[in-house]
Parts: sequence; C-alpha cells; structure tokens
Amino acid sequence: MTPAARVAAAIEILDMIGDGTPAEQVLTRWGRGNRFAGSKDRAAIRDYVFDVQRIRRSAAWLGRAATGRGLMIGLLRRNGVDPATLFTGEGHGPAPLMDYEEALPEGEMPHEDAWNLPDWLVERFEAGLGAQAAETALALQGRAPVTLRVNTSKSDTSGAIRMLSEAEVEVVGNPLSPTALTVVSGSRRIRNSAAYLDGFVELQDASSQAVVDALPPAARVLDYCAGGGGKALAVVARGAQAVFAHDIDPSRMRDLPLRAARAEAEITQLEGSDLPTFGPYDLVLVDAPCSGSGSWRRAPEAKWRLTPAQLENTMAVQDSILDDAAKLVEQGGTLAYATCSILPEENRARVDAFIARTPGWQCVYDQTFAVSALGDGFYTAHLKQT
Ligand SMILES: C[S@@+](CC[C@H](N)C(=O)[O-])C[C@H]1O[C@@H](n2cnc3c(N)ncnc32)[C@H](O)[C@@H]1O
Repeated sequence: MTPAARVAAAIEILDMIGDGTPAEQVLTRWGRGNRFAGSKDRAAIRDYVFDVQRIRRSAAWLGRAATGRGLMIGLLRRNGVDPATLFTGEGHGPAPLMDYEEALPEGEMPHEDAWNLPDWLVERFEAGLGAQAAETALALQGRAPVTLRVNTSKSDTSGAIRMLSEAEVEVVGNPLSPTALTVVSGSRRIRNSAAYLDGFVELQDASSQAVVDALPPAARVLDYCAGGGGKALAVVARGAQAVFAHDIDPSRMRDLPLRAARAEAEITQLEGSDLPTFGPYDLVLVDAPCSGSGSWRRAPEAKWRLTPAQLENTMAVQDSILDDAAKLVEQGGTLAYATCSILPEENRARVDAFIARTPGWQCVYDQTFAVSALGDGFYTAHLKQT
C-alpha cells in the first residue's frame, strides 16, 4: 500500500470506530476484508488508529472535524506532516484537502483539547493532581514503552540480554526495577524469541515490577486479584515459599498455567471458597481493578469511555476488596494495595477510607509512580495491623 492508501484505510477504520466499536475489533474486521494489506501496512494503519485515540481532541481541533478524515488531518499536523502531501487523491489516497481543511485553526488550542481528556476528567485531574495535572495528561498522549521482566529464577540480566539479542531484540536496563529491560527495537520479535518462549523473560511494565520489588519478604503470598498472574509470577521469582493466585473471574487466570510452566514457577490457583482454608497469608496483594488511568497509553479508548458513575462504582469495589482481603492476612502480615491508576481517589483516598473504617490498621509505606518514558502510572501502599 502507498503511504496515502494507509491514511485512507485509517480514515475508514476511524469512521467505523466512530460509533464506539472497540478499535481492536474494527481493525480485525478490516484486516479480514482487505487481505491485500501486508503486515507492515496493517501495523502502520494500527499505529495511526491508536495514535489518534491517544489525542482525539487535539486531532479533531487541528483537523477541524471529529470524523476519520478530520482526525487523520489533525494527527498528521500534530506529527509535523503537511496533510496536503498525502491527501492528493492519488495512489488510493484520500481526496485532496478542501479549503476549510487547508486553513489552520485560529488561536491557541483550548487546554481541554490539548490535554486530550473528556471535560469531567480534566476537572478531576486539576482537582486531584494539582501541579502534576498537565504533565500527567500530556504524558498519557505518547506510546507506552515495551518492557520485559527478567525471570531471575531462570536467568540473570546479562544472560537474558544475550538471548534477546540473538533474536534481534535490543533492550536497555530500566532504572525503575533491577529486573526491568526496556525494549529499544525488535519488539515484534519478542513473542517468537527463545528468551520469551522458554520463560527467561516476561512482558511486564516496569512500574508494575517496581510494585512487586517494594513488597516485604514473605513466605506465603496470596495474589488476591491475580488476573493474568503477572505479579504472582514476579513474586515467585523473588523466592516466596508458596504463592496462591485468586481472581473473582477465574477465566482471567486461564493463561497462568502456561505462563507458570514456561517460567518454571509454582502457583496454586484458589477459588473464593478455598481462600480461608489455605490462609492466613503473610502477604496479601490486592492489585485492584481500577480506571486504568496510569496505563491509558496502552488502552487509550478507555479514557474516553470512563464515566463518573463507573469510577464511583470502581472505588466501591476497591473498598469491598480491601475489606475482604484484610481478613485473610496473618497477624503481623502485610496487606498490599496497588492500582495502575494516577487518580488519588482510587489510591491514597481508598487506603485512608479503609483505615478510617477498620480500626487497628495503618499505612506503613506508599508510593506513586508517574506516567513516564520508563513505565505506567501506578500506586502502591502497604498496610499493617498495629
Ligand atoms: C488490575 S487486574 C489484575 C492484574 C494482575 N494482577 C497482573 O499483574 O497481571 C484486576 C483483577 O481483579 C479482578 N477482580 C475484580 N473484582 C474482584 C474481586 N472482588 N475479587 C477478586 N478479584 C477481583 C479482575 O477480574 C481483574 O482480573
């Protein structure tokens, strides 16, 4: 496909997404109906579509319309590309620019558009993040880094780097965690590399790794919201004696046996009714369901979909999970709370609310990780009984 034809395809896809259909679904459907598109074409189109999701408001402002066409004109302008060079009507490209599209918008972009958030979240960012609000909103507009975790039970960092370089995956150390490697090039080759397939490395964000690094040493650990088990696997690599994984939706853990086998990690999956039987636990990690605001670079549609009511509901779920998980902690043990959110109402506010309604608990540690070139936005806190 010509570069202009890729732009035309992205416009078509963005128009299909317009009604709220998930981008991934529309991209798959488009790929099936346009088999002539090669893998490089599809990757380039996909990048356009997801880049637009990260900056929808700016793109609509710069492109003068929130249509697929307007959004692509805006994205190109934001990337310093003159859209007229691709909107030529040639090579299956989009029709030439109309007069109103050619004229750049007047004045300064409103800050709500520049922040690329819905209005209500602009207010929440301002209220909750103060001086960091603008920086955080802007940081969420780039692409997320691809990061690996070295499985220290199978390899050291230099061994993992060597294996990855044999697969032409170039990495550098990441200061957020001694086990984290940021991928510099070759990220599309990771999943077929021996280092990945044989469990020497896992894909995991560096802040997520740092959350596990910060956990106190513990013999018996319960990952209460295990999901795919990324954190449970990292806990095993740190040398815990027994690691248990639970999730209210067991289907979220379906890949865990395969991942654990690859990593040579032993993890016992528990149903809710089994939790007290195997407990209490020295450490219960609550990696809570959240808005995901710290990882909106990876799932940019989520920031446009989230509603105030959903956020309230999520906070209520976080409260109830903390209440239930606290009952499973051994006397003297630790309840660790984590979210991949940068909204204080999901973070310290939940911890404070828990302490206020649960006598005897105190927060002994908490840390916020900003959205950065190194990793996602995260929060973690450790609670202990006095
Ligand atoms: C942020 S994800 C966990 C990610 C995972 N720890 C990882 O590192 O890959 C949150 C998980 O909490 C689960 N969850 C939601 N409500 C829950 C509840 N009441 N009890 C236990 N798990 C719950 C969700 O199904 C989801 O898989």
